Parts: sequence; C-alpha cells; structure tokens
Amino acid sequence: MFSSSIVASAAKAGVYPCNNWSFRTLVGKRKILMRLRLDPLFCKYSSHEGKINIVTEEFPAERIRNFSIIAHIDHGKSTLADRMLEMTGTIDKTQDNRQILDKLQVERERGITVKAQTATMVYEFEGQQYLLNLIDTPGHVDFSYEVSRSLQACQGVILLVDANQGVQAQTFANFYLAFSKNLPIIPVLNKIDLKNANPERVIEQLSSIFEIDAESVLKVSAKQGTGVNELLQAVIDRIPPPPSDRNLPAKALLFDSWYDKYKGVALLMAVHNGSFKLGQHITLAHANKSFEIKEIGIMYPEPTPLTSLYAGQVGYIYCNMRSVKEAAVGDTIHLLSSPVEPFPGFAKAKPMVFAGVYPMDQSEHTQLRSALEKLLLNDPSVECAVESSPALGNGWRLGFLGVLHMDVFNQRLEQEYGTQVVLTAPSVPFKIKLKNIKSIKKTGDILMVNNPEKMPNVQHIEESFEPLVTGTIITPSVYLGDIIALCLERRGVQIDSRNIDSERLIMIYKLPLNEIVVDFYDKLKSLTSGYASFDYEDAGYESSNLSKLQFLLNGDPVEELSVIVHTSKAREVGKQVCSKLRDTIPRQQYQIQVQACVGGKIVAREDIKALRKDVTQKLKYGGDINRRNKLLKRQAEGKKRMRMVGNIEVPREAFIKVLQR
Ligand SMILES: Nc1nc2c(ncn2[C@@H]2O[C@H](COP(=O)(O)OP(=O)(O)OP(=O)(O)O)[C@@H](O)[C@H]2O)c(=O)[nH]1
Repeated sequence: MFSSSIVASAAKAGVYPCNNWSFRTLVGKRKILMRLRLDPLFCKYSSHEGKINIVTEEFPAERIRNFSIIAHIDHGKSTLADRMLEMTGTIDKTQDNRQILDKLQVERERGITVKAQTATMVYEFEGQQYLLNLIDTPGHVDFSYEVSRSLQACQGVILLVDANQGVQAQTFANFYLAFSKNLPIIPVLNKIDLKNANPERVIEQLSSIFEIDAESVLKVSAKQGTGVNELLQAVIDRIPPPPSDRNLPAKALLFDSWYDKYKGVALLMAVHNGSFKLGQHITLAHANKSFEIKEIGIMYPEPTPLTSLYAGQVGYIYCNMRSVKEAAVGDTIHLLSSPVEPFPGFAKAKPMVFAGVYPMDQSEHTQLRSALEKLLLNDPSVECAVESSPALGNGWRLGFLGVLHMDVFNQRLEQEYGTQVVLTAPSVPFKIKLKNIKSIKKTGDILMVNNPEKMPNVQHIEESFEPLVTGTIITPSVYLGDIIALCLERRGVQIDSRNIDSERLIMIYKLPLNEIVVDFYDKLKSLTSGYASFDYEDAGYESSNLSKLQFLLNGDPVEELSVIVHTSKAREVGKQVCSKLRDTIPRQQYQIQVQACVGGKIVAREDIKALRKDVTQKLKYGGDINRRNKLLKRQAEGKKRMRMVGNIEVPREAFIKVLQR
C-alpha cells in the first residue's frame, strides 16, 4: 500500500500512476514527482520552476528537429548544450549548470565528454512550439565512434569552432564526417567573449578549408549565452525535420543503450515511423524474443516517463530486457505484430589498440565478466574476445579506438562496477603472411596478430605488415621544425603541408600506428606548448620489418612479456623492459639473467643478484616453534601466487608491473 500523503501530493501536481510497477519504483526511491507515470495526454514535468507541458502527440514531425553538436576537444559543446537546456526551460537557470550532459564520473573528473548524450527540449519560435533533440558528442578522436553513431539519429549538425583557437584537427575530422553523410552543417564560432578571440580570422579559415560561406557563420558565447537564441532559431530554419510517417508501422533505430541495475537494459531510439506505446509488445530485428514496453519516455534531460513516442521523436524504453546481448546498437525495433524492413545497421568500429584485461584475482572472474558485458553494452566500439595467460589466468583481449579510450574504459570499470583489473600493455593489430610450409595448417594465409604471444616463429613468416594511419597536425608555423623531427623519429612520411592562414599550418603525415599509439600526442603537445592538435584515421597496412622481442629468465622464455616492434627499435625497447624486470623481480637464492632477444639473438641483458632468503632467520637464536611454523606457512601461501619460469619464482605483481604501461 502507498502512503496516502504520497498519492495526495501526486494528485495535486496533476500526475497519475499508470500501474503499480512504476509506483513501487517511485516510492522506493522517494522521487515521487520525478518518477510518476503521467496523464496519458499531458506530461507534466515539475522538477523545476516554470513547469512546462509536453504534449508529445502535438508535435508532428514538421515541428521536430534532431541535431548533434560536433567540435574539436574543449571548443564548448557541453557548455553550449547547458545554455540551450537553460534557455528552453529544460533545466533550472538559477543553478550553476556546468556540463550537465557529462553525466559519468570519469567525464566530470577528466573534464572531457566520452559518451554522446541526448536531451530533448521544447522551444517556442514564431508562436509555435518545437521539439528539439540535441546530442552532445565527444571531441577526442578516441571516441569518434560515438560521433558517427549519433549522426545516424540526426538530420543536421552544429559545427562549433573556438573563436580563439580556430580550426583544429578534430574540427577537420568532424566536418568531413557530417559532410560525408550529407547532413546540413551550421558553422558556429564559440567563445566570442574571450579577449583574444579572432572571429574574422577563423571565418577566413572556415571559408578557405571547407568553402563555408562567411555569411552563414553564427557567433556565440556558450558561457554567457550570447547568440544562443539565434542559434536555436537557425536549427529550426536550416535543419530539416526528420523524414518520418506516423501512419506506417512502428519502426525505430536503436542508437544507444545502457544498463540500469533495477530496470535492466535501456534502449535509446529514434522513432522513424508509427508510434510506440506503454504496454505494447516489441521485438528487435536481430533478437529472437519479444518484450513488453514497461516504461517509455524522453531524456529531459534525465529519463522522463511518458505514455508514447511518435514518428520523428527520440526517446528511451525499458522492456525488462536483462541480457545485454539482445541490445545491439544499429538494430531495428518494431512491434511484434508488424514486422518491418530492418535498417542496414551500423558499421562496426575498427579497434586500433588491443590489450589483455584480467581480474586481479581469478576468484573475481565471474564478477568481471558481468561488469564487462554491461559496460560493453554502453560502449559498443570495444571489441572483446576471451584469452588466457599462464601468469594472469583467464581474461579477455579487448580492442579499443586508442589509449585514452582504453584508460577511460578501465576507469569506468572501476568507478561504475567496482572492479579492479590488470590491463596489459597495448598492442596494435599486425598482419603476418605465413610461408608455404607443409607443417603449418594455414599455408599462405594472412594471420591477424593482436597479441604478441601469438606471433608465429620467424621461420614461418613470409612477410609482416603493420597498420598505418594518416595523421593530420594543425600547428602554429613556428613549430614546423620540431614537428618534422618528431615525425621522422616516429618513422613518419610527410604527404602534405600547407598554410591555413598567415600563422598556421596543416601537415598530413603517414605514420605507423605503433609509433603514435602511446605517447605521440603528449610529445606533440609538449613540443608545441599545447598549441598543436592531432587527429588520425586508418590508412591500411604496409609491409614492414617487424620482430618479436622475447624476454628470457635464465634462458627460459616468458611468453606473456613478448612484444612486436619494428626491428630498428628492438634494442631500445629490450633495454627498457629488462631494467623494469630487474627492478620488479625480487632477488632469489641464485643469480637471474634477464635477457631480451630477437630470433635467438640477445639484444639486451640485466642481472638480478643472488640472495639467500630465510624467513625464519630472525628466529634462529631462540624463538617460538609456533611462530616459525606460521612464517613457513605464510611463505608457502605466497608461493601459490608465483608463476614459475624454469626454477625462478616470479610473483604475479611483477608481471602486472611490467605488463602495465
Ligand atoms: N570564455 C568562454 N569559455 C567557454 C565558452 N564555452 C565553453 N567554454 C569553456 O571551455 C572549456 C571546455 O568547454 P566544454 O563545454 O567542456 O567543451 P567540450 O567541447 O564539450 O569538450 P569535450 O567534450 O571534452 O570535447 C570549459 O572550461 C568551458 O567553461 C565560451 O563561450 N566562452
């Protein structure tokens, strides 16, 4: 039974429960007004002053606009989204709204968006109310899959450019992404309030690089709100309504999903045709199951329940889906009773770096698997396959879009699911052409090697290939010399270099992915005092002189430490890892030789001196027998955590330290 005061206050606010299921959730969470199911026609949302009515049925597709904000990192996308949400009364103006749509802890801590977020707003223009669905996207190249996925649910974009920094590498990449999808682009200069903003120079850049008409560029200060109203009007004027038909059978594109521990999987969808209503039975084109819609609503900006969603609208549903595997982004949602032609689906993300992920302790394997499944649902750009290692046990090999992506994923596992993992050093995917030898099953085949342990013997390799990228660097011209030297050191080949205005250059380089994946961007930033920006895209594979660098302890190979390197870098990398091993493997009762070798040839060596360790030494001259036994028992337990390499005990922690970056 619900308390009568709760029911009374709900009724006063003009909201009504639809069923007991929703009421129970509400009462449990004590967020009564936020969570109550609403009158079937009117959605009264009273979480802030100035209540507004959203009459979803009253918004035909002609009065709906779906758009994304795209830009280089830190050019102000999330701040602009804050102002738009304020101006449309979606969030309270009196609060200190800072990057409201950066909802994840990792986003707040790092000050970057890693996950595209959707928010619905109602905006009045020329006496008519419009429903605007905005998607705030990440700026960093490692999260570009989020941008391309978001663009599938939009009919246009706002391209934001910092009026001080001008066009940067991700402005370039994002412009072409939207351009290739034939989406209308509204060019907008942001931060015009800054003293050193130079809007005229940036407009010139936009015209010369993208052939954008100077007249079409808007100027705003997302921080102060200047020009944001005009921008909202331009969204209505310049972006077309979604092409949709209410009279056709219900059909929606699933473009994002997440896991709620109470309600299961949430599906974020763009409704193309027809409508979806609470209680209806739906299915997905690639899931062989039916689900009942238990909750349906819009992101306002938090999930806000309604009773239905209509063609052209963007919103979420909960349908008691528990298995994350059933919610593949790009899939088509339709009513069980009326099948539809499915959407073609999304192109899969192409991982650039791979790393092994293992539980800290094998007893946490099941917990980690469950956490991984849920996080993979929210980040479909990560590729996942099981693997095992003698030192680290059973785990997974994950493929990421870059090292920042990998770091963020690791941080999210810890913060959102409380799981601590061992993450091995990142490796890029190499291709190996095998020799035509009878003993090899797949003769002449090309083998994808994303784990150095799996690199075939040198005698079996006909040719090796490494992945390349086309890198775009935009920099003030004064740093030209330093950047050329850095790219040369990283085996880069210049393809193009030209001025984009009197002070700045754009340089295009072909670079091996292996050379840029870990620290290239950091080096570039420190060389140019943070003024250069960098973006890259896949540029296929090229034949390369690759070697598998192995590590030996007293002559025995330790496979999980192997790395694939360009032969010219084998000695340098070998030295680094050998000295790390020397510092992390505890001294034992005999000397240990740590060696790095390529194809049997030693390229680096360190020694760990012998040490006679007797844990009972302190008790030699008198001492309690019980204490002595206790110490011996503890030592025996410690040995269980050792990986034996020949007769050398290597503690698991040593592997973790060496394998981690
Ligand atoms: N002066 C000034 N600062 C702004 C303006 N807009 C944004 N900023 C600041 O620029 C910084 C980056 O803003 P964000 O909104 O996080 O940028 P973003 O593009 O969403 O960043 P990512 O999501 O990480 O790519 C913050 O410190 C903002 O306060 C503006 O109009 N004027």
